Amino acid sequence: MNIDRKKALLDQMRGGLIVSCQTQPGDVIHDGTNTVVLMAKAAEWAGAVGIRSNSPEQVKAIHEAVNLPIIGLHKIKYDCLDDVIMTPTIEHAIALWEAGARIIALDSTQMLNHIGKPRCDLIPIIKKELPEAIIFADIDTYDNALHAIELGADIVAPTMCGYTKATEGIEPPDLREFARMCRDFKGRAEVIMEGHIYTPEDAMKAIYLGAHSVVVGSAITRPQLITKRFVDLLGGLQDNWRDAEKTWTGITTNA
Ligand SMILES: CC(=O)N[C@H](C=O)[C@@H](O)[C@H](O)[C@H](O)COP(=O)(O)O
Repeated sequence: MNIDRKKALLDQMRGGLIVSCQTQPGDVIHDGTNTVVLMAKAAEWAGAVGIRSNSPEQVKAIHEAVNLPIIGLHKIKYDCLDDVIMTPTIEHAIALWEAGARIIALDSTQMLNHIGKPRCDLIPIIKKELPEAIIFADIDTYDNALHAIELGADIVAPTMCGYTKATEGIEPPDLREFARMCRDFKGRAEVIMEGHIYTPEDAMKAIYLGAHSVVVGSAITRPQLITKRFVDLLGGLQDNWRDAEKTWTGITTNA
């Protein structure tokens, strides 16, 4: 992809919804690639402009089934680290590209990787080894977004906000910081909203603030979490109801 083709692909997705279709071993709905392919087909049917997908296996299956650009990442857990790294090495990036992802997403924070180097250091390596790929930097803070752009990222998104030490205690989405990124990075990189978007109205707010597009995952493709949100809320009400009932019937602990 030359620069014009990259720009055309990004323009084609502008203003739209990207659906993250991911399942991992251990998820109640994980079954290899069948579920994610069905979710991606549903997203395409509904008018999404792109898919975000984890692992070359799921990227390849989705690429064969739907006609939408794919943002590929590969979550890897190393024994020496507590957390999972999204696309830690150039080999992972190449495998995603070969599976059909034209946009490669990676952890672009300054946290250290499995060999003790800042994770964002992979950006220039991808740029050199996969010059055709569009680089999607998953960042946590404004400063790390800026750093990722300086290293050559085409896209930045606050995917990691709330998941790193630097953003501990922040309740994402941090729309104020997001607006600052959209304003300051205009013309240098695309800014995509990703992480903790639960309603169409929140997605719309991000677009009004200047987002190129919006990635939504859990609110669409994790039925177990959607269900849990209902159950937890009703569970709280059930407790209140039981307490109230005890008071009405006089069966309180003090009665
Ligand atoms: C932090 C991390 O590992 N994020 C992952 C990135 O691919 C996914 O698990 C998220 O679902 C995705 O970012 C979309 O976010 P949300 O599910 O909040 O809409």
